[in-house]
Amino acid sequence: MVHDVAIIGAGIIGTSLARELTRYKLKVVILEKLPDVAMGATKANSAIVHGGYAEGHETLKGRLCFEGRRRFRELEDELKFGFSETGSLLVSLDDDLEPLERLLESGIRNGLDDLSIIGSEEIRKLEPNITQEVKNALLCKGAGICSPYGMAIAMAENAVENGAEIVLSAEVTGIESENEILNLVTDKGDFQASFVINCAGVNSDKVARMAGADGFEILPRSGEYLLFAKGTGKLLDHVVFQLPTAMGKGVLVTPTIHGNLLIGPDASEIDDREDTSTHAERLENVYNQAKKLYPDIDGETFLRSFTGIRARSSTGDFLIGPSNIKGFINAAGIQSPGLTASPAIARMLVGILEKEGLKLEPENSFNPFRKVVEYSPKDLPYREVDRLSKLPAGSRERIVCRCEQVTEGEIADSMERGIAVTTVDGIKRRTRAAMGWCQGAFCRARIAETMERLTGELPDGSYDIERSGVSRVGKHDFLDFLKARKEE
Ligand SMILES: O=P(O)(O)OC[C@H](O)CO
Repeated sequence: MVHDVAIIGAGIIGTSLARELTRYKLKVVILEKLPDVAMGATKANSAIVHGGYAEGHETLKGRLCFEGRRRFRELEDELKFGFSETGSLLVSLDDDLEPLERLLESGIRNGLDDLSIIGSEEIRKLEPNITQEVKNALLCKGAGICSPYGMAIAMAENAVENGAEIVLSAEVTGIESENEILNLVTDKGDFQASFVINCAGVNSDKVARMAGADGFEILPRSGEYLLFAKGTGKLLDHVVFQLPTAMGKGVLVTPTIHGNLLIGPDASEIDDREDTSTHAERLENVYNQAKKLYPDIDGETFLRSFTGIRARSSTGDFLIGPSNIKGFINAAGIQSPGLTASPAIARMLVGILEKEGLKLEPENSFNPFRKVVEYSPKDLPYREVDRLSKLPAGSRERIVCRCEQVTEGEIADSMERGIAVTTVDGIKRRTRAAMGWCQGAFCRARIAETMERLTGELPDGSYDIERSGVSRVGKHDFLDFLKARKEE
């Protein structure tokens, strides 16, 4: 079968595009080299829906950010992935208003209508726990937070419900072009398509080279983060940024959509695109920068560290458009604000495909709503959690993850939404099992055993095991490190 469109990469761009394309009578396939969707930059970033003032109007980043942001409310209503318009504050600790005014102007040029500069009194009304040192801030009322992997999973599930196909663990290893058809060689067989969209994130330059479409490079830049325990997000209500630098937007402080405190990222150019290890010294720097803004951040509540890799392009901007190879289209260099811009990028790509000759005939049966999983209340008293966790295996009410109070029924439901879930981490991203204080020490084996009972097969542990081998600074290591620093 020749597909109309094959998408390489199931991150937020690939999945958003697939869903957008299912509005039309088209045969669409996503090929993803990893065993689940959303496993690259989409799962490890700041989870921010940016205002859209930080990048200039001359860039695609600047033009597409606000356009994407404007679609988030509607998308959340349809797909329920988790989005909240918290608003953002870009704060300055000195009296110089010039940098804030420049960003305000840039935002206005990008079409924003919800920006204002406010002084310290108003800032402290909005953010009572912020440092007394704060002088001025750029307030963006409509910025917010979301679950980025939740969004990509929702996009993918809805795309599949509307007829798209997803093939996981299918790494593209060769691309040949013959008679205006592109042939993609993968370890799951060959796939033919009239159009191929390269959404391969940090590997998009390698994929482009495979097709013979050159002209850009990905220069990966890593960013390290610290995530704190559930409930710690109460410290603040907005996303709080500092003034940007040449290396990016700088360390931000934010609540997550699930109520954790998140701080980061720093920025460092790296050679190894797969290296998501974290380092005590870098984390300490992030921690100290965040503490300058919020002195009450408590290291004792640190939960885990992680690293995201920005797919920075050699031009510094998004690279979206046709290439020198007929039918091969790039959506590359998608770093911040890529998540916010993703709905606009998906629409832009549909427009490019149409211009390149793809016929778009509306599919009247397109259903924009995702089947939503109803989660049980998450604040059960301890005795009830204990009772429910001792129910016999196989009962839907049995609690599998005590920290996040996730039941066997929720795990079962998350596996029946059109995408094969074959890893424990896949369950984690869909249900929050193993996201809590114990970080899976109690429930990982129980999740695996539940998955085996439901499918007859033990989950593929190889990927989880391989990733857990990556060195990440853990709770106790970091606290010991900070203690030793104090004693120095
Ligand atoms: O440092 P940047 O500019 O890549 O931005 C990182 C942001 O926090 C991502 O949302």
